[in-house]
Amino acid sequence: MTRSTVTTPPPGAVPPETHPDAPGPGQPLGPHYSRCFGCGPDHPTGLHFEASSPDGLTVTAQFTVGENHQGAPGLAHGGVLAAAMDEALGSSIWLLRKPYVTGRLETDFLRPVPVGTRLFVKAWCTGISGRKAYLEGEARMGAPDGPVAVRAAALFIEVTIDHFVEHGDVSGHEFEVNP
Ligand SMILES: CCCCCCCC/C=C\CCCCCCCC(=O)SCCNC(=O)CCNC(=O)[C@H](O)C(C)(C)COP(=O)(O)OP(=O)(O)OC[C@H]1O[C@@H](n2cnc3c(N)ncnc32)[C@H](O)[C@@H]1OP(=O)(O)O
Repeated sequence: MTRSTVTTPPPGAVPPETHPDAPGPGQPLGPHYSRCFGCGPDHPTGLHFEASSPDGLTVTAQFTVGENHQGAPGLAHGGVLAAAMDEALGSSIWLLRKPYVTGRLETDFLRPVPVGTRLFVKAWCTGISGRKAYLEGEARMGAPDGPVAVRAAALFIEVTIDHFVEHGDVSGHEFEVNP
């Protein structure tokens, strides 16, 4: 994909290591927050991701592009597709059981995606350097080996839990960070 040096692991970056608490193959990841736009089952118009990890490092997820995800009539909005990539990349780095946020997200849109399409999304980490994690992902149409619709590369930055407490509204909200 076309990407910048910002999302390319620098020399000395190390590969990610599977966390002992990472879910086993085929075990659903579950939502990290019930109202998350990407994975939350209680979000009325969200993507309702169904995600798992074959190896404790890669995330594979599926969702269907719906009426509420349109840009042009009958076609997925690019921003919604970027959100789907962000969700998959964010879920894959959470497999390491450290909190990260997206610093930079790059996307290549290769094909229009009609409403009703089942998208098969995959995300993985290409390297870690200090607080920086380098990630890549792709979304394929109709099947895990279908045509690629979107490719993404990203830089995620490690934060502390205080990031969410300080900037978000965690009081009275049920965070369901997946086990
Ligand atoms: C009780 C709650 C518990 C919750 C637990 C969560 C579990 C989650 C589980 C599952 C997740 C599922 C998926 C979720 C959704 C996907 C993730 C998102 O969408 S996150 C939302 C969007 N992103 C933001 O809102 C970030 C906003 N930005 C910031 O907060 C700051 O800018 C932050 C933290 C990214 C960096 O700020 P600094 O002050 O900590 O650090 P500085 O020094 O600025 O940056 C560190 C290094 O990174 C580089 N950097 C930072 N941003 C960069 C950028 N955009 N491009 C290039 N480099 C960047 C800097 O140049 C610096 O590099 P040098 O150390 O000097 O080499």
